[in-house]
Amino acid sequence: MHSAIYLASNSPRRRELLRQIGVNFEVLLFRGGARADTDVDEAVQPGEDAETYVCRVAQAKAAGGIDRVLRRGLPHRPVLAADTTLAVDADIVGKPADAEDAARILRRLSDREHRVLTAVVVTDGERTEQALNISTVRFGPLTPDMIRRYVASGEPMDKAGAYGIQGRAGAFVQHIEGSYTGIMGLPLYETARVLECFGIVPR
Ligand SMILES: Cc1cn([C@H]2C[C@H](O)[C@@H](COP(=O)(O)OP(=O)(O)OP(=O)(O)O)O2)c(=O)[nH]c1=O
Repeated sequence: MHSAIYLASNSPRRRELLRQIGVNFEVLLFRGGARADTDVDEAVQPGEDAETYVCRVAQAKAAGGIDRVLRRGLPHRPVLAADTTLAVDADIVGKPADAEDAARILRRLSDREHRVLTAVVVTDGERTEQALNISTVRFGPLTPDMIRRYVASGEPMDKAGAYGIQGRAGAFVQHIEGSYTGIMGLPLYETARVLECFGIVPR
């Protein structure tokens, strides 16, 4: 059974989520990872808002992926990529740089709402389709001790906003409005709709 698409992502969560809806995929591997991070400028541009930013980065990941498929003469299939970021007030919050940064981000998320944005993009090189999921998450109050223990667990380090709702930080989340899978990094409703545009229906 051949794969329906390539998944241009290093994220184990995205693989798990895509598997959950029965889409047959192959991870696009190169240079030891699924994507060369140098391909995509993940720096926020001056004046760029969170919506524009997350869509631009997801589009660049997908474009880098299809480019590789074409240049390497791999079997031609659509490429799916995604990007997740947080919006806190007017600020865009990505992955923490280090443990101290993770603690600072978590202090900022304590006892309030923030938005989690995930853009999903599918391209076959000629046609590109995308969807954007925006969810609102409310954290309860986080004590310094809770933050210290969570940072020490190592969980925040590779995650936008320094937390994973699917892990220990599930205990911080008082309320969500939107998509749980979107907050985890791949909104499955939107993903299925975008894939349908390419005639890809989960089995
Ligand atoms: C908010 C949140 C983020 N995350 C993760 C999802 C993403 O993997 C990560 C955001 O980083 P991204 O830059 O979106 O993705 P990535 O670098 O991990 O993977 P890719 O190769 O596809 O670019 O944060 C969670 O797992 N749970 C959460 O609750």
